[in-house]
Amino acid sequence: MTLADIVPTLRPALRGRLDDPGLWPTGTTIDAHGDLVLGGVRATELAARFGTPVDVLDEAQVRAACRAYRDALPGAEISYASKALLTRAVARWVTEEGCALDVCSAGEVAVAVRAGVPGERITLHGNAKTPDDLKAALRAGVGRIVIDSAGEIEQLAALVPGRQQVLIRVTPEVDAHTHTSITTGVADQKFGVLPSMLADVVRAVAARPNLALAGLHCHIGSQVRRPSDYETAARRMVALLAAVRDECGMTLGQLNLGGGQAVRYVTDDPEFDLAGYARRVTVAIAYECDRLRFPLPHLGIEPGRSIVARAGTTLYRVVSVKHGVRTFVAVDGGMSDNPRPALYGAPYTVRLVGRRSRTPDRRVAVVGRHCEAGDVLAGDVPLPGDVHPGDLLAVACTGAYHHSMASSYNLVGRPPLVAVGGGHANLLVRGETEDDLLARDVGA
Ligand SMILES: Cc1ncc(COP(=O)(O)O)c(C=O)c1O
Ligand SMILES: N[C@@H](CCCC[NH3+])C(=O)O
Repeated sequence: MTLADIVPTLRPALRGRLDDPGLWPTGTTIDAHGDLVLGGVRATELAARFGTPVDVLDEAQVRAACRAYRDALPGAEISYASKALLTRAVARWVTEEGCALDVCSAGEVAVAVRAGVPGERITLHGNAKTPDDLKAALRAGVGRIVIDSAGEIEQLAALVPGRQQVLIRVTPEVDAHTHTSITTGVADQKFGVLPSMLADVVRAVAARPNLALAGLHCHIGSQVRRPSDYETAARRMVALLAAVRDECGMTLGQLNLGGGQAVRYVTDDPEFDLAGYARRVTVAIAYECDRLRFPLPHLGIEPGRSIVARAGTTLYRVVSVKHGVRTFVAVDGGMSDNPRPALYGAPYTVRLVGRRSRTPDRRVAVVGRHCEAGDVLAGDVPLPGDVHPGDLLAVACTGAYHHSMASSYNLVGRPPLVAVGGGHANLLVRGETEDDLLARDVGA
């Protein structure tokens, strides 16, 4: 008997454990019935109570991620990038853990304000801030607005009632080698000001007495794996701070290096080296400041994905199993609740939950219910060979850019978001109902 013969026999026995616990919230377990226990609550119970699909969020994991950043970079401002996932509860958790909040729309401002986040803890971003975004941010008294282009200076200055602290976002020309759609540090993309144009933008801001320029900002991309890319960005940004001093006579005190730290979605993904990142960035800044005789700026960063991704798990019910060129396991959600595979070819980890199976695994495609062949949640993953309609599947690491990017495609309502922790489940955002969808259709 070879190892290959033994492995399929062993696998069912191993299913009582999580193959790769690092992909799930800390403390997640499998119980004696093969159920996934998230924050002390069984997946079958969550599915029965809230229906499927359902996005589940582990509060302790979100809080732990905030603390990990605060420990790694003591003294730095950790501003949670709320585009990854924003609800009142999430805003409250991250601010209770000492983080500030990044927003990029009037809607995000509204949720932050409703959650009680103090205005001065909020930063507004956006490459195309609308007058409504700006007005909402100014009403909320946001601490900072990040200027993304020369064109918005006049519009902002005209709206600011008193004096507004601003940063300027610069393109540091660092390629973070992530998906093109989420690469934002290179010259040819829509965000930020080119270094060659920075001095003019600084002067234009300085000419507005109601804008107080506090520093520079950059964000090199999302799902960035290499700490060395941040180190390069940090060095370039300090050089730009020194250039602003030399060319414009202004010594700016803040440096924000944005977010983008990668997370693991599948076993082959490497762990992001948070300690190494923190060390490289702080050493690079200190070294460059010393070299250029520039005072150490106050550092800020803006992690989004890495605060919430691992905290999220999505539960789906299997609707059909079809055998063809591949075996297609179709579930009751899909690209409307998770557009990431279709947009970025993002891989995911899927497992059967709620029962134990002794049937060896086979490779399948887990697909959604939407009217597109590209509606594939995980194109080639192992699942027990006896998976059948009615089974419950759990997809790991769905806390970031799922709920926040969900649509109602095919008029399938967006799923609810439920927080778990300490054995309790708490509905954060209710699912979108047919009535919600019909209520928006107001034309006769
Ligand atoms: C300005 C800014 N800051 C922070 C983030 C957060 O990125 P991530 O969720 O990858 O950490 C983004 C999104 O990429 C962003 O555009
Ligand atoms: N939506 C992207 C990340 C965008 C980052 C926002 N600036 C993703 O899911 O990977």
